[in-house]
Amino acid sequence: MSRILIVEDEDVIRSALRKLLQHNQYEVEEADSVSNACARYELTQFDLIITDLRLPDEPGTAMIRKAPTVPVLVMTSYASLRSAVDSMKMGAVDYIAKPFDHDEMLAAVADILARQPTDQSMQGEGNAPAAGAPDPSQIMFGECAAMQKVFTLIRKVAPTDSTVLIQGESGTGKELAAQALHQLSPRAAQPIISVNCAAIPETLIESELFGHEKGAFTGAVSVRNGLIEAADGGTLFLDEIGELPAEAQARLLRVLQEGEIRRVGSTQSRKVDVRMVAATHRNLKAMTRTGEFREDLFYRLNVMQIRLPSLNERGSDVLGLARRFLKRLGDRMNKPDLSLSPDAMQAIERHTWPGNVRELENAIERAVILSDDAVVTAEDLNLENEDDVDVPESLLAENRAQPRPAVAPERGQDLSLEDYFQHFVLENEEKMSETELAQRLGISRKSLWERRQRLGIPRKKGS
Ligand SMILES: Nc1ncnc2c1ncn2[C@@H]1O[C@H](COP(=O)(O)OP(=O)(O)OP(=O)(O)O)[C@@H](O)[C@H]1O
Repeated sequence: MSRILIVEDEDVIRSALRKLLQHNQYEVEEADSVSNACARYELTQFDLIITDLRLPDEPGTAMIRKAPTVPVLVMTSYASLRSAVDSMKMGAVDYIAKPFDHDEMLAAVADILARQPTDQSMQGEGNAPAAGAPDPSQIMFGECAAMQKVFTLIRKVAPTDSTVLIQGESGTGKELAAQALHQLSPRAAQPIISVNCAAIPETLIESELFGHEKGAFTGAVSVRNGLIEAADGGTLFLDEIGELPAEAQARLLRVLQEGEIRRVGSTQSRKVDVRMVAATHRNLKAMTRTGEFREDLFYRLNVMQIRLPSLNERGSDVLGLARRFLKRLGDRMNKPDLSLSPDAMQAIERHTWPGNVRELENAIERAVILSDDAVVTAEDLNLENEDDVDVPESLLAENRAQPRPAVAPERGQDLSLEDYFQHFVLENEEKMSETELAQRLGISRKSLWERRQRLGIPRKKGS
């Protein structure tokens, strides 16, 4: 069982996080400051340290120095995203912005633990690379021809500085592919900064990406570096690039053309050395025809294109992935040696997986929790009735092959979660910001955005 140390001075957050992790079969210890953590525990015995950034004595980033062999996940408020980026530069493995939803935290924890060198669970027999040499197959699984083509492209493109556009439906592994491109590149020792263009408020995106001068706008009380500068020497991953507003598109084009950025409110440019990787589930080319996306930017980004196949194009990989998730999640939840019954395998092969690999991962997690013995059955997977279960919204794709009705048929008078969500958003979107809406719904801004896309109620421009 993985051991996690939480360092957080706010009792409520610390105990909620402890319960969440314990509920998910992790062994958890806690401390309210860096000095207490060091005094009470042998830090090397932990598999992961989750720390708040602001603590009463030393900042949470001190844990990176004090436990150099243990991965440190930093929690920060959205307002201090910059310090999160700095924490990454200091060696934190990841950061998570508060308020985070449970799924987001669990996914980050699982991801970090899976990346540990001792965990070979995602490597398939015959799919492992030569020892020591980084390979895409160490980072993501794929044995089918379509994924082998993706890996070949990644191997070829990664060592170059070319801009890459990754396309694929939601949950197909675009972010993992970006990680692979970075880790296989000569920039691997430098940071990769991931920005979800859809999750940052439109009014803030330019200053977040490009930085701003003091007094550039109300609230710009001091000079701030942008995320592009933070990625200097490394890779900038722009997820959901199709959501970038027009003005930011123009600025980004300049960065790509001239290798220079200009902070908001500044007349001076500065050189940056950043490799850009962008991803989208949308058809950017079609968006250029409707004027939603700049054509010149599209061509600049589309130097190399990697298309991730949807899960139902991957043949027997679906079972290969299911087995690997079963092993990893089973180990994590203290249920080792789980296997799939024949009817579970059939159900997995028959399902259309509109939410792709993410949906499969979540379905297996649910089944591991529900299974009573060593064999996971089709009933544990419950794929036929998926719409009736409390499924995390992040699990469902925006662009399904066959859209499902928002209200499941014959569900009686009860409001489904989706109905509730839709009512709540439509009733409150005029008076609340996206951040407030997300907070009231108890989900992340990214989840709010994803659900809006899926339910066909996108955010109105300028709100
Ligand atoms: N080939 C793969 N092997 C192992 N895990 C994978 C693979 N592809 C995706 N996953 C897992 O599926 C989940 C979704 O992947 P990821 O976030 O990279 O998808 P995405 O295409 O970027 O999604 P979105 O468009 O919604 O941001 C993650 O937990 C990731 O680790």
